[in-house]
Amino acid sequence: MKVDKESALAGPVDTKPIISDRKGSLKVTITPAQHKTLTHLPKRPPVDLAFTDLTYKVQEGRKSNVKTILKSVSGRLRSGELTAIMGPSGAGKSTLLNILTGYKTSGMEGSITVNGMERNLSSFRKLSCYIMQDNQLHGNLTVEEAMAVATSLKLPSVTSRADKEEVIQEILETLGLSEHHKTMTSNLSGGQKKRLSIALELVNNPPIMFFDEPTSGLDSSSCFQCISLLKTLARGGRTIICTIHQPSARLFEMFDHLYTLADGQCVYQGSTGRLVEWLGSLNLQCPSYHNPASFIIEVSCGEYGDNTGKLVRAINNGKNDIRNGQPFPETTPNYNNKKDMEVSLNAGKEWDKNDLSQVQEKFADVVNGSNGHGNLQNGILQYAANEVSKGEPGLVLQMETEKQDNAEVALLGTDGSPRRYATSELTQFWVVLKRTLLFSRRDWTLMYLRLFAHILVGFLIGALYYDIGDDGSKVLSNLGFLFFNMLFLMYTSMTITILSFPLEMPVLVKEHFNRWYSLRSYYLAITVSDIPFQAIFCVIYVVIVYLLTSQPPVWFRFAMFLSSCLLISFVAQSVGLVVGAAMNVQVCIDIDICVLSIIVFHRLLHRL
Ligand SMILES: Nc1ncnc2c1ncn2[C@@H]1O[C@H](COP(=O)(O)OP(=O)(O)OP(=O)(O)O)[C@@H](O)[C@H]1O
Repeated sequence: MKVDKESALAGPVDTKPIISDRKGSLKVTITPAQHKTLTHLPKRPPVDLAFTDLTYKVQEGRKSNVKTILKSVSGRLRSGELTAIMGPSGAGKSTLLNILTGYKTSGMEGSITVNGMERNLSSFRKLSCYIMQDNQLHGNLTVEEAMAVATSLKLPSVTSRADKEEVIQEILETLGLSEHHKTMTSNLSGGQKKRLSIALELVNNPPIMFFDEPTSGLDSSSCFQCISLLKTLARGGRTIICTIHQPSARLFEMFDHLYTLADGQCVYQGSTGRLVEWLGSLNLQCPSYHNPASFIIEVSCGEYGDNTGKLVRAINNGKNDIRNGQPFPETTPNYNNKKDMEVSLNAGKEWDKNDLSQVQEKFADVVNGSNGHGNLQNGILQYAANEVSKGEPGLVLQMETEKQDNAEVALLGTDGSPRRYATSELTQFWVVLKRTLLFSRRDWTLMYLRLFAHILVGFLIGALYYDIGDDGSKVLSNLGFLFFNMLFLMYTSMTITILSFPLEMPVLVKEHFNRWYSLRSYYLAITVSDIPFQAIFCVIYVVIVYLLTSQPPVWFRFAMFLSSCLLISFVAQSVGLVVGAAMNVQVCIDIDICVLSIIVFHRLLHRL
């Protein structure tokens, strides 16, 4: 496995106060904790994500009724930074996150770039992970087992077992879960579940991680731990983006970058530390001892008057970025024409990686010298030409090359291969099959119920059509028996999948979206895993009804009857999956009741 010894994940620094003397002077010693490092993760490029003039529209009701949720917002999310997307409820935070992750694609206009190149969604999804609000975990696995599944699916098959185990151990230790490695995920606390969700996705070291409300449902201490962890991940060079409602002042300070939305527009983009100063410069004074996070939300909600327009203009709907150590941008940029503005923005994308201020200083002279009207494009070109003519690879070219490399890696995917998934479909099938069989082994309740239903209905139908098989005058009864038989087998097979699959869907969506496995592998695995059970239940049922209804004791006839019953139940199971995937549990239950009503109705008709 390709490992990056330098991709260190610096752990949070623990401070340990030691009180030496209760009566006399208090002596406090602060002992920094050992820095935790993740040394076994695959090497990944840093990823900067930028979006320009992003608009998202949805159609409501009639065709003409179009609602604009995001209104031409722009922004830039850098590697090595922890970014918070904030805003009042309904401002469009989740929508923006869903678009940036690639979870929503239709109805979107504008451009999204990865390291300066147009985003290739398929490759981007290999580079990123999306951790949704409700921890979508399988409750029937231990922490260790869940991690083993993740490593088997997310690391290339060539990775040795020992390497995988080291990755698991290292991540669990770093995330403080090693003590709980034998605990069932359903028994973990909310904070531990959140950490496990992160641990599962960290396995392939995605350089860009999205979190939807990572602190929801956590107490203040767990919130702090969670954000500390995200900050630590960001410090390791990753781009960490999360939506958050209203963090406490303590949590707010931990974010490097803030992107605030109000009514689908950007009202602030920049470092959290400069928010109050920036708002002050726009005559919006944050009261002393007031949480800046609450203040910007209150301002966005209109509690201090209608300032949204002013803020949006000042920040140029996300095109301006308030960076530490840099002067505030002009509130109304005065570009010569649209092209100049685009060049200026693109220049910002390329230049302000780490030390933009230095670079800006360097070429400011050239810009002014070459074109008194501030045409940045000429300035940049001239600066680059000067650097090249000096015989040195200039900073521009160096950075371009570095970006280019990253962009190439971004296009190829995580491990430099253009493949969609880290493992082959056969491996995916095998891992998901083993996991599904483990679930069945852990929870026999459903199996017992299915067995009981097949035996009970077998005896009921047997009693209803008792001894009809040999009687030539009861051909119609035989026909009824066959029809009822088919309905029952269809009903039981469909019901199981219709009712259980919607519960599984959120985990499937998360895992498939995060490129753990293909839908084909998943479908094959869960279908194959149920075949033996369905076959056994079907055989038991068929033996009961065949004997009770006195069908001809000929092996060939029995085999034909059994085969058709097996086929009916397998087909019904697939239909159940389709219905379960397409509809929610409520609709599924309604469909189930409809099928049951048809059976009862048929019986009544038959009796009449
Ligand atoms: N498919 C849709 N059809 C109609 N309106 C939608 C759709 N999706 C989102 N919206 C609307 O877009 C707005 C933004 O929704 P979004 O979920 O992004 O808000 P949010 O900022 O995440 O809110 P919250 O903090 O309450 O979760 C809301 O007014 C919502 O009703």
